[in-house]
Amino acid sequence: MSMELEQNEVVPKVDEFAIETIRLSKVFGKENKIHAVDNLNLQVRKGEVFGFVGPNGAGKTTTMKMLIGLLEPSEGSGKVAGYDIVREVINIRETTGVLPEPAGFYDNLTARQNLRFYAKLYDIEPEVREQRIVNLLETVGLTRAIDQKTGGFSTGMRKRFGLAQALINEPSVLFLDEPTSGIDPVGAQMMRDLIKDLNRSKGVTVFLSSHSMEEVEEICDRIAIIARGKLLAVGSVEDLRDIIRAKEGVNYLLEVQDIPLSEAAEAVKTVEGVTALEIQDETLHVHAKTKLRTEIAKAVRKAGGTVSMFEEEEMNLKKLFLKIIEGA
Ligand SMILES: Nc1ncnc2c1ncn2[C@@H]1O[C@H](COP(=O)(O)OP(=O)(O)OP(=O)(O)O)[C@@H](O)[C@H]1O
Repeated sequence: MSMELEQNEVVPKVDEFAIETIRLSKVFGKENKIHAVDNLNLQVRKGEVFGFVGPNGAGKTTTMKMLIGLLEPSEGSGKVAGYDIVREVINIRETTGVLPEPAGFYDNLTARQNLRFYAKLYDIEPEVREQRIVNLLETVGLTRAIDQKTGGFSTGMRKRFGLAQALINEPSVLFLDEPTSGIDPVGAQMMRDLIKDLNRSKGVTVFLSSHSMEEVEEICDRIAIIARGKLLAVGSVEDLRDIIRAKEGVNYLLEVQDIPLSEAAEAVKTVEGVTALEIQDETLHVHAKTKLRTEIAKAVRKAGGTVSMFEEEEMNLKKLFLKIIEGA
């Protein structure tokens, strides 16, 4: 058997990350320079759903545009699916899908005709193409609209159709800019379920920007928070909680049986790292420097009490996001 590669055989790039940027930067303007993206170092693992969040003007769209080859970086570099974002843009186009905001289609054409047009751009064979169009429209719940003009589609239908369009070339990396903005809660949930399903069943890496923290918390494995072009934090929601815990400490709520709450408070007070205590409506509020769950529970037990409720104050992504942005 010949070990030589046949001519024209595509050698897949082997890379640990689906997306990687090194000191990626974009400056707009000459005199009044705007550092839209400022020394951004990102590593998105293969197969993860990665959320990219930040206030208006943070640099999310500019970053995405650089990653898909629509804008040249001012400085720094990046790779998507192993391909260089400046020198190998054609390869990036072939291996990625993009749902921009807003998504634009040929509104005089039907859903099928639109997808046929995009499939042709990717040189997809007619036999493969026609079946893929049917399958994709079924996936996004638009089978009945296959021969309707996209001009008549509702916002929710347009978003789902945009997703079908982004998937026409069976991409390994999918860029989604605000995939649920402007759609009703039912439509938004359908879209989120579709994204999760695509990621799980096909292993597609998803890079998603959104202003909905609930959405990002629901579907993203890891999240990067940026503001004024700079990366402020990156990690899972629990990693982000740890960042805030390290800065601000931890707030616990406890309910105790078998001994008076004041006795439990006295016992908890002795735990090293507990900095404040308060009793409110049969609940003990404890502030600790770090995570001290085990130590606090142990102190209550030692004093003869039984912990019947022990919760950490809720820190959802929305709260974490605001704290991280404020801290910057
Ligand atoms: N073509 C351009 N020329 C000049 N400035 C630009 C250009 N594109 C973006 N900017 C500026 O760069 C900064 C980042 O913009 P960008 O659109 O990337 O932010 P964003 O995080 O996507 O914001 P939003 O959440 O509002 O969509 C902003 O200050 C914006 O005004």
